[in-house]
Amino acid sequence: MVEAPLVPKGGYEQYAEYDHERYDRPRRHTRPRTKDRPTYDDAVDGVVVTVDRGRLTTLVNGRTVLAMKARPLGRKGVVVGDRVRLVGDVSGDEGTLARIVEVEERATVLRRTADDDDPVERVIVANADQLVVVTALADPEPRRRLIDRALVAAYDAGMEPLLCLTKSDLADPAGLLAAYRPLGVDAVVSQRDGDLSEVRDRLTGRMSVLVGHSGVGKSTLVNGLVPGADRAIGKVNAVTGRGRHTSTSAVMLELPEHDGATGWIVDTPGIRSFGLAHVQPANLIKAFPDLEELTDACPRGCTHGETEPECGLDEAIEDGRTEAERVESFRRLLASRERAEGD
Ligand SMILES: Nc1nc2c(ncn2[C@@H]2O[C@H](COP(=O)(O)OP(=O)(O)OP(=O)(O)O)[C@@H](O)[C@H]2O)c(=O)[nH]1
Repeated sequence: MVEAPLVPKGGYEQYAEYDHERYDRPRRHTRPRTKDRPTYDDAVDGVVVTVDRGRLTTLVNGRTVLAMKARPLGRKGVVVGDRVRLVGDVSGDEGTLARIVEVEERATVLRRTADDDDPVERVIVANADQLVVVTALADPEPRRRLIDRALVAAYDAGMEPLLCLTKSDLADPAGLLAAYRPLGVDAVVSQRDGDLSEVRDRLTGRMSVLVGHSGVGKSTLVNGLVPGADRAIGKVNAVTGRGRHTSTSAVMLELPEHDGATGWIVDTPGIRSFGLAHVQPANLIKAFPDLEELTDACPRGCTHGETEPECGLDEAIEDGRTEAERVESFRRLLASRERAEGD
């Protein structure tokens, strides 16, 4: 019988980057049993604020710490908003790189399908509880179908939606507000250099993701909300050491204190639209419990859409248990899910 060599080919240096493997693994080429895995008692908590390919910027006790995924995480994705545990050099000093060894269970995930006909889902942001759909009242004109699709993404992710209507110096928000009132979507109105306290009220004490297509004034809003955001974004770039423009990746920023509390926003220049092929009608209606309870008598497989025969929602409108406007608005969301982006 040939004995397995005690030292792997290439020596232990090949594992130097993953020192827990170097010290904790038995000296053979088999995977360690679960009980042999390191427990990371010395790991510290952090949150991921931006991801640039393999490099993740985290915040650990207020320090910015650059990190990479450790091997035990395998192919598991780590995204902005993830709460993680880190080991190694967590000083945040220049030139240091910590390792992320654990990702905490996510409270929410905002995901998109790359395209409507592409079943691959991508998680974009973890643990956010509010999706802020930033829409200009004019220049560019509001695109309701895009708003509807963003709302669908929010409801599907279990996030509360908020409409943020910008450029209120250019047009009256009344029409748009009326269109979303039957759904019960909250809205705030803002304008450049205007008073942002109403917006701050809605963002304080929670983690919000901001989405909006080009030109709606989202950057203007973020700079207004987080003085020095430009500097912070510049800093992230400096840390990653790459010249790439940060507007291609999501960045999480802490809001200044407001009424004694802060909040977090995730600016997502990358998401301008949502592929929604993964969204199930049964999941969407859960966001409207009053409507969901009217669907108990629906035939099996009913999607509650406009053309469904014998949908409980139609019966409920007829006998006055719900408002037609609310059902129509819900069905508009359902339909927006099914149509392609370019319509
Ligand atoms: N009239 C008016 N213009 C505004 C307002 N807010 C922003 N703008 C202008 O709208 C344009 C687009 O604003 P940005 O903040 O760059 O918009 P954005 O959504 O970040 O767009 P991208 O940078 O393309 O992603 C700029 O010329 C702003 O000065 C506003 O309240 N009123």
